[in-house]
Amino acid sequence: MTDKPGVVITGVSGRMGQMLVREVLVHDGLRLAGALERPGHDWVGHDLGEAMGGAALGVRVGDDPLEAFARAQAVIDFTAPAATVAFADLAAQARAVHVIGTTGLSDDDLKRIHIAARHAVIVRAGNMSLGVNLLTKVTEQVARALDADWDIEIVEAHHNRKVDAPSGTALMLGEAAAAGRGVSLAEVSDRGRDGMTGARDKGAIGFHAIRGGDIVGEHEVIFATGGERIVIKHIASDRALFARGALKAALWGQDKAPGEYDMLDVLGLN
Ligand SMILES: NC(=O)C1=CN([C@@H]2O[C@H](COP(=O)(O)OP(=O)(O)OC[C@H]3O[C@@H](n4cnc5c(N)ncnc54)[C@H](O)[C@@H]3O)[C@@H](O)[C@H]2O)C=CC1
Ligand SMILES: O=C(O)C1=N[C@H](C(=O)O)C[C@H](O)C1
Repeated sequence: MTDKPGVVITGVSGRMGQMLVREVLVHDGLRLAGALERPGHDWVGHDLGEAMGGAALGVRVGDDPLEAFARAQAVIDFTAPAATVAFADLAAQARAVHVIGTTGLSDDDLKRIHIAARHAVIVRAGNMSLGVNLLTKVTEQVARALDADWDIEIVEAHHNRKVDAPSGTALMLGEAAAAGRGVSLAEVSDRGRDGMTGARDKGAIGFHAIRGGDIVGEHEVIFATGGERIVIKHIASDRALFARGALKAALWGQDKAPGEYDMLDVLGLN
C-alpha cells in the first residue's frame, strides 16, 4: 500500500487520456487509481495497458465514475463538456480534487462547475502549460499599456480532430486582453469574420481558428496599429506538456480548501 494520492483518468482512450496515463505511470508523487471511458466504448472491461497496445497494467478500464472516484484523491478530466459537468458533481461527492482540461464549456456548464466547487477543489484551465499561462499575464500587461488605437486579434491553430472553436486557450488570452483593457470580453468579442462585415469595430477583440493535420496547439496575440505591430506567440509541440501541468495541479490541490482555481494559482503566477 502507498500513501501517494490516487488519480483516476477519464477518457483514457483519447489523445490527452493516453498521454495522462503515460505521465502518471512515471510520476514520483501520484499513482494511477482508475481509468474511465464512456459506456459502450471498446476499451471498457479491458486491461488499460493492453488496450493501449502494451503490457498489462492490472488496471481495468471502467465506465462507472461514482465507483472509480470513491477510490481516488484526484480526477483528471480531458473529455467533453457533458461528461465534465457530470464528473464535477461526482468528484465533489467523493471529495476528490477535480482537474478539468476540457474546453468548449458553455456558461451553463461553468455555473454547474462553480456549484460543485463549493464542496471540493476544482482546478480548471483551457491550457495547462507554463508558457501559455505566462502568455496570459504578458497579454494582460501589453493590453493595459496600449489604447484602443491598437487592434487586438487572436489566431489559434489546432489539429483536424478538434471539435470546439475558439480554443479554450484563445478564450483565456481574450479574457486577459479584455481585463488589461478594462472591458468585458463578451461585449467586444468578434469571432470569425465572413462576407461584407464592414470595417473593424474599434476596441473589438477578434478570434480566428485554423484546423489542420496534427497541429498540437499554436496561439498568437496580435496588437496592430498604424505603422507597427506586436505579435506574441506560443507553440505547443508535445501534449505531454499539458499532461504534466494537469498532474501538477492534482498534487497541488490536495491540501487546498474547496473552491475554483486555475493554473495561475497552481504555478504561483497570480
Ligand atoms: N486544458 C488543456 O491544457 C488541454 C485541453 N484539451 C481539451 O481536452 C479535451 C479532450 O481532448 P482530446 O484528448 O484531444 O480529445 P479526444 O476526443 O481524443 O478524447 C476525449 C475522450 O473522452 C472520452 N469521453 C467522452 N465522454 C466520456 C464519458 N462520459 N466518460 C468517459 N470518457 C468520455 C471519449 O471517448 C474520448 O476518448 C478537449 O476539450 C480539448 O480541447 C486538450 C489538450 C490540452
Ligand atoms: O484540443 C486540443 O488539442 C487543445 N485544446 C486546448 C484548447 O482548446 O486551447 C489546449 C491546447 O491548445 C490543445
